Amino acid sequence: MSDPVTQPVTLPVKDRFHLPEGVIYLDGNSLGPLPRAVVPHLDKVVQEEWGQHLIKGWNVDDWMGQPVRVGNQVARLIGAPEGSVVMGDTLSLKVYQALSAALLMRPDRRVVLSDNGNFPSDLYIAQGLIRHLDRGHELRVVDPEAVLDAITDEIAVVMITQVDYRTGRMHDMQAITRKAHEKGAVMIWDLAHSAGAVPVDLAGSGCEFAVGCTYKYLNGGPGAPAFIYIRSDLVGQAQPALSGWMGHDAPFAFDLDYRPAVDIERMRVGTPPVIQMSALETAMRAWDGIEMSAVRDASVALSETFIQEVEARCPALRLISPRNADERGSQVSFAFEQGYAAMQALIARGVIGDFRAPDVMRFGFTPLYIDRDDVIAAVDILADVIDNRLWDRPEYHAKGRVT
Ligand SMILES: Cc1ncc(COP(=O)(O)O)c(C=O)c1O
Ligand SMILES: Nc1c(O)cccc1C(=O)C[C@H](N)C(=O)O
Repeated sequence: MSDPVTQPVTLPVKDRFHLPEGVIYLDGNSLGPLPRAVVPHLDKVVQEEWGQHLIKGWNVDDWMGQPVRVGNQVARLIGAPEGSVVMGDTLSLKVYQALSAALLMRPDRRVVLSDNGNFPSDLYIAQGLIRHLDRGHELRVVDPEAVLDAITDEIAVVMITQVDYRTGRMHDMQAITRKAHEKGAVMIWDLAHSAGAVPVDLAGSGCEFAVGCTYKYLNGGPGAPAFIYIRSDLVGQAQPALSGWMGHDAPFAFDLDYRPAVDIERMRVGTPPVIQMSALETAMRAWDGIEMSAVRDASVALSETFIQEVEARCPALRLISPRNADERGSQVSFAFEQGYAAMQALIARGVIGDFRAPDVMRFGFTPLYIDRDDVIAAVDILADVIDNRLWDRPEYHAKGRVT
């Protein structure tokens, strides 16, 4: 485990982000802040590319190449080779694509294995797909700690989100993938809470598929497109269930029959969201010169400092994230009975984290724009909220926020 005192806790890129005055933003694990360069770039995209170039933009501005081009930017941060990642759609759709293709690769097996720390949308997608297939598949959901033992030779697909959205608990990607392969299952990783948060070695893990979103740690903005990865040697075997024209081998041949692209572009579906994708493409420049190992060191140092300070100063809060940093992603969660109201009181004082039912206060540590001073200042405010029961005001108890 890293020593929080000696590790570097600041990366020299905070200036690349716009953060509102007076805000300490500890919610980049849900929605990343605005990278400054996005504003002038979107202005150019709208005024010049759309406004002046009109439909020529597909060629002169290479809007058509964006899903693969941006996929390559993401690939660098998740240990994936060039050409193995493509962008588009929402993460829920990417889960559908990966799971449907994976099930076709194991036609004789009927069980999809996941865990109850997974984000519900992934489980809902699996339930919907299984119902739709109507071929007797079962979604088996176990405790996160039980996943390894639950991988048996009945399992067709193991589908796991690496970092638990509530607790920050992180699965061992290498060990689970190895076991899945020993038992003949296909492995899908959801990297929603990993990409840009922790070093990921997709190619080294050997997993068949991975998916993830880009509005959290990759700062692509609300509704930013998701990504899907396919192991390079398997691209030709992955049959797209969402066989839209942009995934066709020759979209502009307008054939009446679908023929998937020979490469990762077969996981494209329809017209890409150019403006949102342009925001993401520019947001990814905030990673220029940054290595994930440095991000991880800083994230661990910040998280450890936060845990030490909160435990020393707010004993009413109970750590529910793993204490061992090696088993955590880049967020820290504490349980507190009045967590909802306490989070509202914190937000009112400029410290933005979030809350997950029934009592979880979540704090994300994103060292591209959060430093040690922010962490200490956030704990000062948190201690004030708890010590002085600042949460005990009717307006902080009124439920209504969706996030
Ligand atoms: C692990 C995971 N899967 C799926 C989703 C849903 O993603 P989307 O709303 O982009 O489909 C999220 C976040 O919202 C998530 O964290
Ligand atoms: N994607 C979100 C949205 O569209 C609205 C509100 C929140 C989100 C989230 O990303 C939630 C997030 N996956 C979580 O970890 O809880």
